[in-house]
Amino acid sequence: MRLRNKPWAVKLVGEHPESVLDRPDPASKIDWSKRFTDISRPLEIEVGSGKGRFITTLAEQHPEKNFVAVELQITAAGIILRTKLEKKLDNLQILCADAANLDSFFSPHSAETIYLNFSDPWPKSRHEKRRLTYKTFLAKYQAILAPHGHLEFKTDNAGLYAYSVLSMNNFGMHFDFVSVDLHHENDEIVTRNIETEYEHKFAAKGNPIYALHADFGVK
Ligand SMILES: C[S@@+](CC[C@H](N)C(=O)[O-])C[C@H]1O[C@@H](n2cnc3c(N)ncnc32)[C@H](O)[C@@H]1O
Repeated sequence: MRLRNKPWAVKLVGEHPESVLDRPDPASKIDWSKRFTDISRPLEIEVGSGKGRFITTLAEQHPEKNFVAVELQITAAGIILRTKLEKKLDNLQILCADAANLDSFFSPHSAETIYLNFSDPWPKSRHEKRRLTYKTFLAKYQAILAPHGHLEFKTDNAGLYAYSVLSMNNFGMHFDFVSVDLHHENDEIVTRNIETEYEHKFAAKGNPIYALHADFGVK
């Protein structure tokens, strides 16, 4: 998804360096303790947040945790920032950067959960390396997740789902939840689910939503 450039969003990002890290140099470490009021809280990361409906809702529901939205596009980062400021979400930081450098931005084993929601499918095989569930990305998630941490993935794209299950399995990951129709699971699962922008759009068209939770096993 490529968002049309919104000058207000770029301006807003520039005015709030305390909330958004705008394309930081991967060679310089980020001191997250200076960006969160309480660094001892569990850290959760969403990779490819888009306009941020999921991560801002989660941050609002869980003031006892810290959250980072990782998003490549500055316009999307500005839209997330606008919601963060409106809802006064002190526990949410925005990292405008390529997830390919994730292991430079976070300390080893510092995160509890990583969320991948409706990641770009990159259906052509020559673009496989760009998929956020390609093995090089999985290695980065493994490096920054705590030993008991896990990955949560949702998509409406059957091809990306099948690819991701295989890629994670080949990487030695373990699955503790899989669904090929998340919106028709039991009430507890459906009620707990937080819809993303894409999920809302595709579910409204009647598309099934695929989901999984996986971890890297005991390290
Ligand atoms: C299809 S959109 C989904 C947005 C949102 N998660 C949702 O479900 O509504 C994918 C998002 O991932 C972002 N993205 C893609 N590759 C990325 C990468 N390597 N690093 C960070 N963000 C990325 C895109 O800019 C886009 O906003």
